[in-house]
Amino acid sequence: MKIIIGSKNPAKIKAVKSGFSQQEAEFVSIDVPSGVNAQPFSDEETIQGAINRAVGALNQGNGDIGIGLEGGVHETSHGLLLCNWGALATHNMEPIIAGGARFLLPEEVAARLRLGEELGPVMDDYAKMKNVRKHEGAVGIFTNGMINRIEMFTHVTTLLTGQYTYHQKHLRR
Ligand SMILES: O=P(O)(O)OP(=O)(O)OP(=O)(O)OC[C@H]1O[C@@H](n2cnc3c(O)ncnc32)[C@H](O)[C@@H]1O
Ligand SMILES: [Mg+2]
Repeated sequence: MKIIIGSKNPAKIKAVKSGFSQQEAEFVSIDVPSGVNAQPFSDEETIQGAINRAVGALNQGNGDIGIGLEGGVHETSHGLLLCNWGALATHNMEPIIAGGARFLLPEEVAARLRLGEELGPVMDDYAKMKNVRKHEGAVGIFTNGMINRIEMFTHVTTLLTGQYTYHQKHLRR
């Protein structure tokens, strides 16, 4: 089985590899466009980014499964939520989607995103670190290291592979 990951971000690549650790698989990672804003601003847009990456990866990488993982934010009456979505695409079914961690961003960070900045550089600035998005992620910073971006996206990938195997067993037509 050849699995194409639609990103070169090492946190996402590690997450997909550990999410598929039960299967015998070959992994290829390619940078595919998300087709949405660099900073998606709703669940809907973040989901669409994940799907576009999964389908793009599957087609460009000539594989059996394409995986897209996308980080975004979602405005609520409580404040700005960080949201995370994943999609799994194959050649013979509609993409499967699954969501990951959601939590409120501090107002100081949220305000900068509303003014048009991207979370990646804002997090580096806020945490006084480099490449937060490739390592612990915002989730790692704001959970005091209890859950990092790799673990969070591993959970999303496992939700995808679990639904995929269920689909293969019960829903395949
Ligand atoms: O190379 P790609 O795959 O694009 O990886 P990315 O880190 O840019 O991740 P996304 O495009 O999925 O995320 C959209 C934006 O939100 C940022 N972002 C999302 N989740 C984050 C996190 O947990 N920590 C830091 N930045 C995050 C990210 O850097 C982008 O600016
Ligand atoms: Mg990005």
